[in-house]
Amino acid sequence: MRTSIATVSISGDLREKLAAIAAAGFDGVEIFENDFLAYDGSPAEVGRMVRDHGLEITLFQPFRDFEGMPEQQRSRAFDRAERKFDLMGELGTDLMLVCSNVSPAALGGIDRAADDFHALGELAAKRGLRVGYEALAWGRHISDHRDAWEIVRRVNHPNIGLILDSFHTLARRVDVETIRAIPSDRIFIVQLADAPLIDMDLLYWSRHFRNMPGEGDLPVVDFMRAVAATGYDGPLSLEIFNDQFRGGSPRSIAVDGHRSLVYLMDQVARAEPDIAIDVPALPERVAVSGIEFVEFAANETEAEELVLLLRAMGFSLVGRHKNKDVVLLRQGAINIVVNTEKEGLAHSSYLVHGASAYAFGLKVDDAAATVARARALGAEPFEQRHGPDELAIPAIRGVGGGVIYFIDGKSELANVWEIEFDPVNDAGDDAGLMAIDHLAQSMNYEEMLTWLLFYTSIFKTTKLPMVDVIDPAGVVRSQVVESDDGGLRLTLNGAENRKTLAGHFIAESFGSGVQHLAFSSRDIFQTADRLTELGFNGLEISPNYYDDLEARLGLEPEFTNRLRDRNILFDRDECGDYFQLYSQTYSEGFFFEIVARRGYRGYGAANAPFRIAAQKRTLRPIGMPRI
Ligand SMILES: O=C(O)c1ccc(O)c(O)c1
Ligand SMILES: [Mg+2]
Repeated sequence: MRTSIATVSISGDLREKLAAIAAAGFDGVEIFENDFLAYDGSPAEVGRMVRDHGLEITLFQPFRDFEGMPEQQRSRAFDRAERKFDLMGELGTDLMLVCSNVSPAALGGIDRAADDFHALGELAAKRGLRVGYEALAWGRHISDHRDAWEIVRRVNHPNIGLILDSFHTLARRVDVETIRAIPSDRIFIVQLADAPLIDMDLLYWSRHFRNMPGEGDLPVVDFMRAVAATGYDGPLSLEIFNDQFRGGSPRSIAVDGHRSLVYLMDQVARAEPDIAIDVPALPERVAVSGIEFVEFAANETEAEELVLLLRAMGFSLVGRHKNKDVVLLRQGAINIVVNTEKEGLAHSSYLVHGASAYAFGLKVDDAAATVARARALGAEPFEQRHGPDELAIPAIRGVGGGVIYFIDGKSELANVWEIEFDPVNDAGDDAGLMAIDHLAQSMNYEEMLTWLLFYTSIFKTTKLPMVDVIDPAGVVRSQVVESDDGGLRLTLNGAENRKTLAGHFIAESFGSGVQHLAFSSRDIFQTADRLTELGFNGLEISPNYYDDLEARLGLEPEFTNRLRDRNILFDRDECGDYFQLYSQTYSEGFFFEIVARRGYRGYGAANAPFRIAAQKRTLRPIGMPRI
C-alpha cells in the first residue's frame, strides 16, 4: 500500500506541509499547483525538498479546461500543457491530472475530447510523462467517471489514463460497482476523500467540506472495495479541501490522514477477503465491554473534596495503593482512582490541568492486541516506570494528553486491584449506582474529527449524528461514539468559544479532557433519596422546566412532582425513558451525572440547555481564583 496526500489538504507553507506529511509516514505527495506557485523556491528545489523528506511526487495537479475547446483556445491549451510538462520535468514527477472542462466555451463530444487527449498523449510520451483524466462532479460535459473512462478507453494511448476521485463519484451517487469493470492499468491514480452529508451545491461542498475517509458520511469503503477489485495497487492519495483543515495543525491533520488510509484499507481487506490487497496486518477493531475505572489526578485538598463528593454519592473507600499516594473508591462495578502522587504523569497532568480525570481504563479481550492496533493506526503508546509489584498496564495517549489503559481477563491485569492495592474496610452507604454509563470529553471544535476517527478506527464503535447543544453563551457540538452493546459510550463535545460551559472547562483546565462522568442507577428515585440523606449537593433545575415537561410529554402531575422534588431531568424516545440527575460542578467545571435508562437510546440532548444553564448559575466566573 502506497500512501499519498495532496499538499492542499494540509495547512502551512510548502515546507511545513512536507515536513508534516513525511513525519506522518506518507510515501508521496500530490503537488497542488497553487502551493507551488505560492512558494518562493525553484521547481528543482521543491523536487529536492520533497525527495529529501523521503517522499515521491505522485501527481502534479490540476490542469484545467483542456479538452474539447474551439480552435485558438485549443492550441493555447496545448501550449499551456507543454509549459506544465516542462515544470513537471524540473519537479521530478511523471503524472499530471487534467480535470474535466468546466468552461462555457467547451464544445463537448466524446470523440473530440478523445482526439485532444490522444494528441496530448503523444506530447507526453515524447517526454516520458503520463496524463490522467478526472471527471469533476460539476464538469460541463463530463461529470461522471463512467464518461471519463469512455473517453480514456477511446483514446487508447498508453500515456493517457483515468483518475478516480471518491468525492466526485460518491457526491453524485454514481454506482461504485461500475468501477470493477475498469482495467487496473488504465487507472493512473486514486484520490480519496469523504464528506459529511449536507445538501448543497457540489462545487461548494467539495471545496470546503471534504474530510478524511471515515470522518464523513460517504461510502468510501464501498468505493475503495470496487477499486481494489480491479487489482489497482498504485498510490492511494488523499485530496481534502476543508476550511477547518486549512487553519488546523499540519502535524495532526497529517496524522489523521495517514490513520484514515490505514483504517480504510483495513476495512477493505476484511470486506474483500478473496482479493489480494497489500495492507499491513493489524488486529481487528477492539470490542470494549466496559469502562473498568476512571482515574483523577489532584492535590491533597482537592482529593479530599473529591472523596467527600464520591462518598456523598454512595461510594466506599476500598483500597489504598501499596506504594503510591493513590486510593480506590468503588460502588457496584464503578472504580474511581484518586491519585495525589508528586511525580509521574498524574502529577504533571495535575500541574497543567488542575484536578481532573486524566486517565481511564477500558475492559477489552486482549490488552496487548489493542495497543498493537492503536499503534498501527498512529496512536502514541504510553509507558510509565512501575515498581516491582506493580503491573505494566498497556496504554495509549488520548484526548488532551490523557491516558487510556487497557485491562483484559486473560492476564494478571484481571487482578490489578488485588495486586496493587491493600484492602481498606471503610464501607459507605451504597446508593444504587451500578456502572459507568458514559464518559464525556470536551475539546475544541477543530479537534472533534481527530478524536472521532481515533475512537472509531481503534474500537468497534459507531458514531451517531452530531447534535447541537445550546448553551446560553453559544453552541456546543456533541458527537456520540458508542458500541452496539453499550460497553463503550463516549460523548465528544466540541466548543467553539470560551464562554460555553465546555469552553470554560477547556480554557480553565488548559486543554481538552474528561468533563463529565455518568453513572447508571438501579432506581433513580431511590438513588436521589439516598443521596439527599448522604448530604449530596445536587444541581437545582428551574421549576419552569417541569411545567413544560409535563405539557410536552403529557406526564401525570404526580410523576412530574416526583421528578421536580428531586431535580431529576426526564426524556423519552421511541425506545423508552431516561432520567438524569446532576452534581454541582467540581474543579474547573467537571461534574457527575447519574442516569437511569429504561430502553432509552439517547443522551438527553433535549435537556442539555436547561442543565447547562443551571450549572452556569453555580460556576465561578472565568479567571476568578478558587476559594
Ligand atoms: O475543485 C477543483 O477544482 C478540483 C481540482 C482538482 C481535483 O482533483 C479535484 O478533485 C477538484
Ligand atoms: Mg480530485
